[in-house]
Amino acid sequence: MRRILSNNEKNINQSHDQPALEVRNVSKAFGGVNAINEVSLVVDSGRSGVMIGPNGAGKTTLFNLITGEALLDDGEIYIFGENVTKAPVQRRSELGLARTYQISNLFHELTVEENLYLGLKGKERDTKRLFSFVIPWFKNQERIYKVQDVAESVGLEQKLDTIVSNLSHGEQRQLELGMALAPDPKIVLFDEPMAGLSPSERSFMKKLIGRLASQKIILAIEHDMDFALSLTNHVTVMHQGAVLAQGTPEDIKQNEDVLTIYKL
Ligand SMILES: Nc1ncnc2c1ncn2[C@@H]1O[C@H](COP(=O)(O)OP(=O)(O)OP(=O)(O)O)[C@@H](O)[C@H]1O
Repeated sequence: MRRILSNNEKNINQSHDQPALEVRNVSKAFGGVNAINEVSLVVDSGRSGVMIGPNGAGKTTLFNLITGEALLDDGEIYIFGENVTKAPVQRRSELGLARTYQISNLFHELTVEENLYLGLKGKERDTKRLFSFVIPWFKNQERIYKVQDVAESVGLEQKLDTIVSNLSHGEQRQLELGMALAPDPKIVLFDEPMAGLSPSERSFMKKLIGRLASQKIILAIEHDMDFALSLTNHVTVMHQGAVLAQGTPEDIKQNEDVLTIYKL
């Protein structure tokens, strides 16, 4: 396999002095609901984190604020030291941020290969749809290799010509991962990557994400507690829009507040 991740590994090492991601006292309300209330979070360069918490804790909203898909009411967000609080989605992805979604973000009528070209382009969804018409002109040898590498890295190298709607649910989730990885991001936010997968698909996805965690800076929202706590040493627990606890998996397993909300 060609080494698509080498630039990224280099970048991670180069940026050790700055946190990869910093969320400072961020708040966001929807009408009367305080979805996020003065949340602070640091993801250092060269390491990954995982975020757990019950339904409605504010995890996806926090992801939307980090990517710029939703605007915060208060606080600041930094990516590799750059203040991106008011920056558009595109600037944040130029700095190396990518994400996956709970709800499928794929183009179901296009092939795996075409979707990956759109991922490579790294634009917002509406722009991508327009861009799909010019894929034949966008292709060059370097991009063809790149798409093949990404497909291989998510286990879809045999499915490049398959129309997405003919993929299994697990393969679609793998492709979503590939879409996020295509622009060679430095930080990847995973929103419940295991949701809806069968046991065998889960085990494949766990291996994929486990491998990625050693190559990229990952922040994952995950409900599978065992997997979440095995992924990284840095765990954040959210509850009712706030950070309830932060620490190692051992700290979290023994934290009384966490045990209470999970009724363990
Ligand atoms: N666009 C929106 N409009 C109104 N309320 C919203 C919106 N998005 C989120 N909320 C509310 O904000 C709170 C946090 O929701 P969020 O989806 O971020 O939680 P979550 O921790 O990701 O939950 P889950 O694990 O179920 O995905 C919830 O009370 C939710 O109803």
